Amino acid sequence: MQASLAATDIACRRGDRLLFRGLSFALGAGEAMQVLGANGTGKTSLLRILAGLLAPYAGSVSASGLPALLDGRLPLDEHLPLGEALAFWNRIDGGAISPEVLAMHGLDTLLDVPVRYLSTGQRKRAAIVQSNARQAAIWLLDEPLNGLDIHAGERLQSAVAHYCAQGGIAMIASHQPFAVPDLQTLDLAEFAV
Ligand SMILES: Nc1ncnc2c1ncn2[C@@H]1O[C@H](COP(=O)(O)OP(=O)(O)OP(=O)(O)O)[C@@H](O)[C@H]1O
Repeated sequence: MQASLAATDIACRRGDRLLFRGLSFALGAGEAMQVLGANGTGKTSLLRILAGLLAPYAGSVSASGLPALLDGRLPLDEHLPLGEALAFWNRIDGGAISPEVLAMHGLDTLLDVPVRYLSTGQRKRAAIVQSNARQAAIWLLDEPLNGLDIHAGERLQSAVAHYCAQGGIAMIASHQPFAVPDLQTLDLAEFAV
């Protein structure tokens, strides 16, 4: 089945505030979109709605393919060495992470380090590698460049471009420019209430 992700006329309410409404888009396999908007306009909330973690106040979301949300939280056991923490999920998901991928993201030398000792950028890179291994069809990336150095940021942008070239869908909430071919944009200011 080909991946797809669409939102139809969705509205988002947090607390007693309506953040945006009337938001629609449709992405097919291989497409990438950057979500723009000032602090507090609802970028994170939109990604959580698309991930199925938050119900839209109005409208609907339809997706085919497994979504993976990458935000500041790392879905790995803090007490395990990185290699074992990744292996735990690989056993559950039936995924695998090649030595080449670990080396590409600079994680090959950190496999013995407990997850809780990893730096911000190392944690983010581990989350990216783990999402990749899950073979999720839709990547929802919340400020993915935060905490990454220039080289890690470039590697991430290449990884997203590669992922889309293979048919994946990427939705990127970021204040920073993100270099992916044919990147579409969605400006939340246009849907603000
Ligand atoms: N659980 C909640 N209850 C009430 N209000 C919330 C809740 N979570 C977030 N908000 C509010 O919703 C608004 C949008 O938050 P959100 O994190 O989606 O914005 P954002 O565009 O991602 O912001 P930033 O650019 O700062 O990351 C903010 O005003 C925030 O305070």
